[in-house]
Parts: sequence; structure tokens; C-alpha cells
Amino acid sequence: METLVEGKNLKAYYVLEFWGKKRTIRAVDNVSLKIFSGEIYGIAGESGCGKSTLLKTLLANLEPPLRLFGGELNYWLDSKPVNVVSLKEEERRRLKWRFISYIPQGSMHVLNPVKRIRDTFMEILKSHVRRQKETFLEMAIEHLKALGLPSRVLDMFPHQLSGGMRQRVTIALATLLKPRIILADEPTTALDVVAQRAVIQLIKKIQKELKNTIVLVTHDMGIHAQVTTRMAIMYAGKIVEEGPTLEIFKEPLHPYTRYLIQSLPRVGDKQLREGIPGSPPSLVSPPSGCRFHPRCPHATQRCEEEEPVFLEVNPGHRAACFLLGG
Ligand SMILES: Nc1ncnc2c1ncn2[C@@H]1O[C@H](COP(=O)(O)OP(=O)(O)OP(=O)(O)O)[C@@H](O)[C@H]1O
Repeated sequence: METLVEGKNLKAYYVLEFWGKKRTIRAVDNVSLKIFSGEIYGIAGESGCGKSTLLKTLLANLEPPLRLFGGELNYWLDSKPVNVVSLKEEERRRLKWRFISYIPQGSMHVLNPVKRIRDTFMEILKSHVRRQKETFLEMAIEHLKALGLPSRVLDMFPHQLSGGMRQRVTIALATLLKPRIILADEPTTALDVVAQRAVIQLIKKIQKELKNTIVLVTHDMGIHAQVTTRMAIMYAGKIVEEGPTLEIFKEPLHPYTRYLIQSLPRVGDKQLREGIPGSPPSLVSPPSGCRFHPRCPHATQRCEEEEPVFLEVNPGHRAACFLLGG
């Protein structure tokens, strides 16, 4: 499998200063992962575990208060690793939209509320494509059609579109220059079930047709089950399990993953399913050892004192838990 993005021991922290006091939020803490060509890679976990920060880090979007404290981020361009963090701003900007693009939480961040959709499409094309300007509109219409979206949206302002349609237009925008990899942050949150389904179908269609890679962040395990091919489970700034999605649902290895799957509603449920006991820890002073130990029903003293390392139980399926041995 061809690697597209590789993070090695990434440490991305928010550094905040209040009244002369420093607070460091360790949102991504020693995370290593590889994203392969053509897959839909999911990142799951409760709110606040660092999913969005991991996406920002993979995008090399490290603006204060977020800072990279350690690790390496490589994009594989022409099958060679390129250290993105050391690139000049201009070089990084050139990679945006063409090699990697981003669908942030809330489509209004991308669509300018006082501009027609057409103008936002034209801006991207103008800054990245060397072609006759007259062909830009044709390119935009063609792209929307390929994704099954009506070209009349180009004449509209963002507020004239429904939430679901706005999100689909944002996805169309992010895929306009056919990037090799798209990072999507909670693309279905705040949408009703019908709009959610339309967005999921669009993501699947894009992946099938453009054969690109999608990294999908959502706390919704149901969406991971429907869409992703491989996934990572994050807990308190760390990846605690990673593997093929089917296998994770069939045979979850980490107690936290088991909780996430158990709390999913099933057809025929007569009462609410139990949630995960306790609440996520502070990322300013996370628990010692395994960060999940204060909430884990199997925790021992060792879990409190030592941090478990990853153990690969089946090919490509790994988890960090002492229950697995090691
Ligand atoms: N701009 C910021 N400044 C300071 N702290 C931040 C900032 N953004 C996020 N954080 C903190 O970093 C931690 C991880 O947040 P992050 O948004 O990455 O989590 P998440 O899993 O994506 O959650 P959600 O789904 O709620 O966005 C949280 O403690 C959050 O409060």
C-alpha cells in the first residue's frame, strides 16, 4: 500500500497564557500514524480527545496557540517523504487544495457569507490553475455535475442553501482540484438524518470516482461503521487502537473501544444504552500510566504506573493495553 501521509511521534500542544501563568493542553501527545492511498481512514473518540487537533496537525496548520512540540510529519510526494513542517509557507500553500484539502467543522468557515458560491470556486481556480479564465466556470459546473449537485448553486449565497446542501457544496469545493487526500472534520454533525445520508453518500462517491484518500473525523461510531475502511480510536490525546474498521467492530481490543461500540444504539433497544462511566480527563494534567485507567473496569496498579505500548494482535490491528499482554 502506498503511504501518502505519515506522522511520527507527533506532539501538538496548545499553549495558553493567563495572568502570566502558562497552561499547556496536550491535545495530540505522541501520535504516530500512516495514511495510505485510496482508503477512508476514520478517527473516532469522545468530544475533546484531540481529533480536530490531529487533523490540524496533519494539515500542518499549526497556528498559535497550537504548536508542534515534537515529531515529524511527512507527505509522500512522488513516492518520496517530504518533511512538511520545514517547508516554506509558500510551498505549503501550493500543496493545499491540490495534494491535501480540508473540510473544517461548520461549512460557513470556508464559504464567504457575502460572496456567491461561484466567486469562492473562481478564487480557488484562479489561484491554482493556469488556464484561460473563461474555462473556470465550465470546470466548476462539470465538477458539481460529476458529484450530482445542481449547477444553480453557483449563483447562490451560502445562506440561501440548506445546511446539508451547504455542506455538500463545501465538499465539492474541497475536491475541486482533485486532491490526493481530503481531511474532513465532523462533516455530518448538526445535520438531520436525511442530509447526513446525502453527505455520506457524496463522500463515498468521491472516493470511488476520484480514488483519493479521505480522513474522516467523527465522534459518531455509526458513521465510521458505514463509511471508513480503517480507523483509529483516540483517547485523551493518544491513539489507543487502530485497525481495519470491520475488525475493530467485530473484535475490539481496547476496553475504551468496547465501550464506544457498546453505547451505539441498536434496532429493538427498549431502553437507553449505558454510556461510558466517568468523564474524559483534563489534557493539562492527564492521568499517569494508561490515560484510560481511572475509567477502566479492568485497571490494575500497573495501568496507573506504566504507559502501555502498542501490541499488534492481528496484521494491522493494534492496541495499547496491558490486557493484551506485554
Ligand atoms: N484553539 C484552542 N485553544 C485552546 N485549546 C483548544 C483549542 N482548540 C481545542 N482546544 C483544546 O484541545 C483539546 C482537544 O480538542 P479537539 O477540538 O482537538 O478535540 P475533538 O476530539 O476534536 O473534540 P470536538 O469533537 O469537541 O471538537 C480540548 O481540551 C480542547 O479544549
